[in-house]
Amino acid sequence: MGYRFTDLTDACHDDWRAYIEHGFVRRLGSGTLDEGAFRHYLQQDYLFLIHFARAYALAAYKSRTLSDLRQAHEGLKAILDVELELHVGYCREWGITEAELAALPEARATLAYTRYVLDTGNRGDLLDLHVALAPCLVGYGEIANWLNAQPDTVRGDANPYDAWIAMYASDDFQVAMRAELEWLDARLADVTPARFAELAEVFRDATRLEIDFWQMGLDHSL
Ligand SMILES: Cc1ncc(CN)c(N)n1
Repeated sequence: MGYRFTDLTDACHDDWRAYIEHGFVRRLGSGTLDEGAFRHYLQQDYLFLIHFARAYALAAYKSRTLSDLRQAHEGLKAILDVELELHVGYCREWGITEAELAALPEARATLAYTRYVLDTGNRGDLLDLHVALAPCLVGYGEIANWLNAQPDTVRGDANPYDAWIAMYASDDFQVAMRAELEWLDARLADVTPARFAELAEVFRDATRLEIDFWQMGLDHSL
C-alpha cells in the first residue's frame, strides 16, 4: 500500500500537534497574544518568506516536468502574492517600511529553519524539498482551519489578529495548500518504506523548526 501525506504527520504525531496547537497559535486565535510577540514574529516571518520563496524557486529549478514546475509556481505565488501582502500591510500600519523590514537582523530560529530547508533541497531531490516545505504550506492552512473550529477563537474586529487568520483560511491559500497535498499524496504513493523513513525524518525536523519559530515569537528572541 502506498504512503500519503497523513502518514508523515502520523509519524511525528506529537510534534505535529505541538506545532498546530502551539501557545502562540492559541493566543493568536483568542486575540490575547502580546502585540510585541506578534510584531516580532511577523517581522521575522517577512525574512523567513523571502528564503522560502527562494526554496520554491529551487523546486522550480529541480522540476523535470511542466506539472512539477506549475506546483513550485503555486507555492511561490502563495508567498509573493498572498502572504507577503499581509506582512507588508501590518508593518505599514506600525510605521515600518519594506526597506526597514529587509534590513532587520535574522533571529536564530529564522536562520536555522530557512537554511535547513534550502540545504535539504540542495542535497536531496524534489520530493525531499517539497516534504521539507510541507509543514509551512500545509501546516498554516491546517492551523487556520483548526483555529476556526475552536470555541475560544474570536473572529472579526474584536481580534486584532483576525486578518492573519482570514488570510490563511482564504480560498487563495487553501487552494494552494490542497494542491500541495495532492502533489505529495501522488509522489508518496510510490516510495519504499526505507525512503519513507528518510522523508519522515525531514518532515519531523521541519515541524520541530516550526515549533521553534512560534517560540521565538513568544520569547521575542533573536
Ligand atoms: C514560519 C512560517 N511557517 C509557515 C508559514 C506559511 N507559509 C509562514 N508564513 N511562516
